[in-house]
Amino acid sequence: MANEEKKPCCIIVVGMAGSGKTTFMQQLNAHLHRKNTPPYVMNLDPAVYKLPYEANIDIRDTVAYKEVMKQYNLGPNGGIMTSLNLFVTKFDQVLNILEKRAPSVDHILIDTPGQIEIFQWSASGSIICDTLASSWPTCIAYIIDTPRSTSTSTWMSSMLYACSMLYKTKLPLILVYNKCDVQNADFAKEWMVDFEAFQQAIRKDEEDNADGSTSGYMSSLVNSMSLMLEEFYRHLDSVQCSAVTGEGMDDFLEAVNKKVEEYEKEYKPEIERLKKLSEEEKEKQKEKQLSSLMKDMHVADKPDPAETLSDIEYEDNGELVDPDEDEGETISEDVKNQYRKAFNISDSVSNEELLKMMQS
Ligand SMILES: Nc1nc2c(ncn2[C@@H]2O[C@H](COP(=O)(O)OP(=O)(O)OP(=O)(O)O)[C@@H](O)[C@H]2O)c(=O)[nH]1
Repeated sequence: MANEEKKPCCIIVVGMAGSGKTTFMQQLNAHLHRKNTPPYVMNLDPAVYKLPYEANIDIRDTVAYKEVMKQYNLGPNGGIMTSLNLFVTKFDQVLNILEKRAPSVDHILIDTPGQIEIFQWSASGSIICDTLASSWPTCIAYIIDTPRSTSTSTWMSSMLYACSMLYKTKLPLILVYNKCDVQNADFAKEWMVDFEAFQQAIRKDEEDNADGSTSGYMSSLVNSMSLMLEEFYRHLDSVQCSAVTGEGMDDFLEAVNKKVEEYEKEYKPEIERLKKLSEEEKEKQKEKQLSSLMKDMHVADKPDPAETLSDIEYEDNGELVDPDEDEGETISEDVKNQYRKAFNISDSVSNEELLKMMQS
């Protein structure tokens, strides 16, 4: 549709410490500037000392990480986690800013803390991912340090982490084999599609590590895990690039476009379904709470509490009138006389006492 508002894609950059996230952000930012499509950039790493790119939104402007460590008596990781949690309390303001800027950009880039598990396992990480994904197409760029992943066991650990990231965020994921200026990632791409090639690499690792660091048990475990991960690989896009030389940036952007389509086709309907479910759940919860409140007020069988309340009236002197008391007063003299006759009650019994007897 011609009038439809432009939707940028949010790219959340995650990866192990030192994998090259920040350098990748810098290179991607520069690459998009060169293409005259400058992105909107957000830094969520409170502990980074110096950023090699200019961030439009920087967590360090909102939270003083060292002060948080001091005041809450925390170590470095606890400090990062608490800083993120504090920042998330202001995320509605961030969202307001993003909403204003979104129509004028194609990409929103988000750099995350070096310690991947902090972002992955903290409540704030989930809130950030879910909030962004419910507003714009969002994908995860999982940065891999390729030269450090040439051994089968290190590579397998990295894949398991990527798989858990996909499982936790439920967002489209791109594997980015970084540092390919130092080490080409063809070996890893082959391992992902050719189980035989991977088994051969395991055997080679075993021979090379004759000191026992790759035991028979380990290789059989790695074998089984790789079978389990086959399904995971099938849904992934992987690219190789160098955050230093800029090689592979266009391939990455192509993979992002594919993920946007995937998001629209598969993830968005699921996100909307979950949203609807949670709204229905909230509505049910509300009704449940209201009905238990009504029960507490003993009005469970009177659906409209307003009717019950309107029964209460005030006399001219401002005193409350009990409707039940009123009912007693409506018994006619005729009925009272018949009752006296039927039960042989003398006239000396007052009307008040008679009423009590009738009610009992
Ligand atoms: N040769 C080469 N070096 C790279 C590449 N990308 C990053 N590096 C280097 O890897 C080191 C770590 O890079 P960073 O960008 O700081 O990595 P990071 O993942 O942001 O690090 P933390 O946030 O501290 O976890 C730096 O010395 C970079 O220069 C690359 O593509 N090629």
